[in-house]
Amino acid sequence: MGDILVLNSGSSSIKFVLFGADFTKKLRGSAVEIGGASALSIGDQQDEISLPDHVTALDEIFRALKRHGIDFAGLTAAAHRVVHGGRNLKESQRVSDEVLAEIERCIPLAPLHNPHNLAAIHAVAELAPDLPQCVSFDTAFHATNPEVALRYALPDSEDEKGHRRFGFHGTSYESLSLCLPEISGQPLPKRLLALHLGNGASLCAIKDGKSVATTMGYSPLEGLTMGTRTGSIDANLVLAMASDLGVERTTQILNKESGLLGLSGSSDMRKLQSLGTERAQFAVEHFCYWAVRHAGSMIAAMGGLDGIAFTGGIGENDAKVRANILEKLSWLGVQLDEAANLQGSAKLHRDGSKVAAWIVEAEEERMIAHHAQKIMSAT
Ligand SMILES: Nc1ncnc2c1ncn2[C@@H]1O[C@H](COP(=O)(O)OP(=O)(O)O)[C@@H](O)[C@H]1O
Ligand SMILES: CC(=O)OP(=O)(O)O
Ligand SMILES: [Mg+2]
Repeated sequence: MGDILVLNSGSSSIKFVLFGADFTKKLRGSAVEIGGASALSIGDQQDEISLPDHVTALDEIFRALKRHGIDFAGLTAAAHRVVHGGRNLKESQRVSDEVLAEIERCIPLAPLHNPHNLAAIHAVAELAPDLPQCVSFDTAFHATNPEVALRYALPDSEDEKGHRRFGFHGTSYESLSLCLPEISGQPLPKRLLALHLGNGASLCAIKDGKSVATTMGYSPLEGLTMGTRTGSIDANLVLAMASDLGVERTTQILNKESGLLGLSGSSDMRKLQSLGTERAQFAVEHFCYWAVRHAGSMIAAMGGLDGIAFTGGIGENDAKVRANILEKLSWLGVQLDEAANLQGSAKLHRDGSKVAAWIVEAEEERMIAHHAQKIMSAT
């Protein structure tokens, strides 16, 4: 088994890692804050560079990969994160024409992700047409949710069309469940609230290592206030907006112009924290308040709480957001170690805290590489 190149296109970033056969990271890089204060990093080198959109970012990443002499034809596989595969695609698998067609069909369900996931697959195919490519879906980890959690209270005829809840960030949650025991030196907490807080943000109730509930639903729009997405919103209001503005404009507003951006003028949490204006503070408070409101729902679905884990760009790096959320959850028995939080230590709770709290780095790329290696060794 040789090297595997993993590409992870998120809504504001594209991350890549070249893994050796033993999962050592041979080269890693990312394009972050695409469309904003963007930067490109490859290995140790980081440059502020204008990346107005994902197309430009992907182009820059491929140019950098070529500069680093990556021989695409010599890889074992390229593996990609795909956010939405709908009802038919859940398991990690090899890319085929049918798989590509299905991912394309799901673009309206994940307009901020699937087009970029597809673009990465096509870009690799152009460089190395014979290279096997694999895909891992964000939805897979949530297949263990009970039917009562996956079903909207819609008639059967709608449910049968796939108008149901799927959940996302599954690769991140799967990786978090495997990594947390290594970090803590303890078994995974029985009832774990996982918070993936990035440009897209969601929560997952993980009970006995399995997802039993999550805040995102049919698409990555539902749930928390996000960088540019509203989060949960009354469907009748969506209908009112669609009849007023049309479906296309409403889709644009709900997915790309709302959330932190709509509330404050910026989708970038780091920027909002440094601005500190009243509007910026309100947007941050909205983000934390709704994360906590939804956390209540996740905790109820698990019948209690033993541990909390933060991941994603905000979850891993923003001490103020973590402190705000944990303060609002302190009634559940979590005691924050303020100094550890400010330092960004993995262990965030004080000794004796009834509920443990941790930071876990989102390792979606490593998880996707594991999936790809499994697929390739079975073929
Ligand atoms: N040091 C930091 N402090 C606060 N927020 C940060 C920091 N670093 C990154 N972020 C925020 O993380 C978010 C991006 O998260 P990320 O998980 O990389 O995004 P994506 O959802 O595109 O994968 C942005 O809002 C960014 O401002
Ligand atoms: C599903 C999703 O929202 O992904 P991301 O956070 O990478 O945008
Ligand atoms: Mg992401």
